[in-house]
Amino acid sequence: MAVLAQAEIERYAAEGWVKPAWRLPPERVDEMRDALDELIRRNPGVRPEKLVSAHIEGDNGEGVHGSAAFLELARDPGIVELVGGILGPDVILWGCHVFCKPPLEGYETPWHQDGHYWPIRPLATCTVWVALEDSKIDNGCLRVIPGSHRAKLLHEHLHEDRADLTLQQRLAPGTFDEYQAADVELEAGEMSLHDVYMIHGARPNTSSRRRTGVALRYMPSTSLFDRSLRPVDGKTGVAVNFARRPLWLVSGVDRHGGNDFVTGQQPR
Ligand SMILES: O=C(O)CCC(=O)C(=O)O
Ligand SMILES: [Fe+2]
Repeated sequence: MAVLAQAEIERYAAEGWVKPAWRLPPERVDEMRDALDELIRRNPGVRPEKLVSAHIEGDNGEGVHGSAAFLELARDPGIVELVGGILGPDVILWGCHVFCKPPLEGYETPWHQDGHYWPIRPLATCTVWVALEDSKIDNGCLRVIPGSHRAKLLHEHLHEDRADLTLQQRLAPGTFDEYQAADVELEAGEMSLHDVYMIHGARPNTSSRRRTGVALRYMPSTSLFDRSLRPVDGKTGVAVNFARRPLWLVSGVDRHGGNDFVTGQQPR
């Protein structure tokens, strides 16, 4: 069973992240790694750290040719069950970003808070970061500042005009203490969950091993995905189109009532 233990739920509440005991079976990891290789083949012009909306099959309108295999992963009953432990029964899948860092030259992810980028009000999201390969200190695993979500405040981010970053916004100096950072080391198939306000980043991958995480983004359906908002439009270094982004209700009902599940969906 994938249900989060009470201690895992409490850890997430206290620290803003948790690594659940549950993990993907090895055969699912193999399938997803094949899907990743195919995704990279489909997108020769896109940096593999910037495979945004990889779950939308075909030309996704955000510069990437995605694959339904990632949508299937996002709807995996085990993963949805884990998320339910954090968000409750009513859950909307609204995003998926593949952060694949090639060996030797994988981009750094600057320290940031996700909420800075997203048109969700009230702002809420639980990200499930699924490791498709071992993600360790040497190949640039995710790093987190435990407890940094608690104040529910977004700090100032500064734009950085550098090509070798996964995102071009970095938390302003002095907004947190990097010495507090914890390394989220994962084996292939393991995952971590993190809160929308929690400060995190990752070092460049200078190792000889690739490092890939699939970030699946879920919000409670009590919030609205507001297509009219454009936070940090055009300045992140990743092309996004929130106005056309499809939403999927993966569990329960739309409690807000105003979420639009039609826009962006492909005809069936
Ligand atoms: O994998 C990374 O380097 C960054 C991931 C991240 O920022 C996220 O999942 O929100
Ligand atoms: Fe992030």
